[in-house]
Amino acid sequence: MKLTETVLPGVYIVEAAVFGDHRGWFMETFSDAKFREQGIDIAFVQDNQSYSAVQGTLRGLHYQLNPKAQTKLVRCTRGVIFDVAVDVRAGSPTYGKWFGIELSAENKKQLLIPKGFAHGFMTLTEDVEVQYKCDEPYAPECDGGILWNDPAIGIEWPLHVTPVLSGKDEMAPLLKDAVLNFTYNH
Ligand SMILES: Cc1cn([C@H]2C[C@H](O)[C@@H](COP(=O)(O)OP(=O)(O)O[C@H]3O[C@H](C)C(=O)[C@H](O)[C@H]3O)O2)c(=O)[nH]c1=O
Repeated sequence: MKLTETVLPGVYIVEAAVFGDHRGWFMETFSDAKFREQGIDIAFVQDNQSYSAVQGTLRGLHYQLNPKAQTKLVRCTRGVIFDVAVDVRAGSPTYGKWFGIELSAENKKQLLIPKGFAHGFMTLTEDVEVQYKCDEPYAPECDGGILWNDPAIGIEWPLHVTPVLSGKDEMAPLLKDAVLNFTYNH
């Protein structure tokens, strides 16, 4: 299981070994032991799955506030998404910076997004399924969001379309107005 740190320290691309044979393939999508071997110790407690029918659906940018902040391990098991993490930790050298990557059923890549980062994705195909592990349970009272196209963040979403959004995401605040309680610890 290969973990590659991105331009956002703490955000990793995760590539599991894929064992192919005449029937198809097998992979360990998460391994606590393999993460620990690389100094990453996360106790996931909840698995999520979402389905988005339409190309250009955008879910995000979301986070849960402390004390229920979530680390997420995200993968796309049908179709293709552009997955994005944004650093929202006060005092971080990469505060307000984003990283995005194509995750797909085909490339089998995953993105590990630590606490203190907002997360969102845009579907690049129809019929998209996304699955992700979280290390804190759902806590709606700690729900937070930032507007997907905040110019201060400047995410370069691949599809130049008006995305399909939830009402909540349509009305999300700009980063400067968002409720945040994350601090950067060196
Ligand atoms: C996140 C979550 C939601 N729900 C319920 C609440 C709503 O009735 C319904 C849809 O929730 P929401 O519109 O927040 O779902 P998404 O827009 O896909 O939000 C998620 O997508 C972005 C990309 C994320 O990173 C977060 O995990 C999460 O915010 O599921 C639950 O029951 N448990 C949960 O953990």
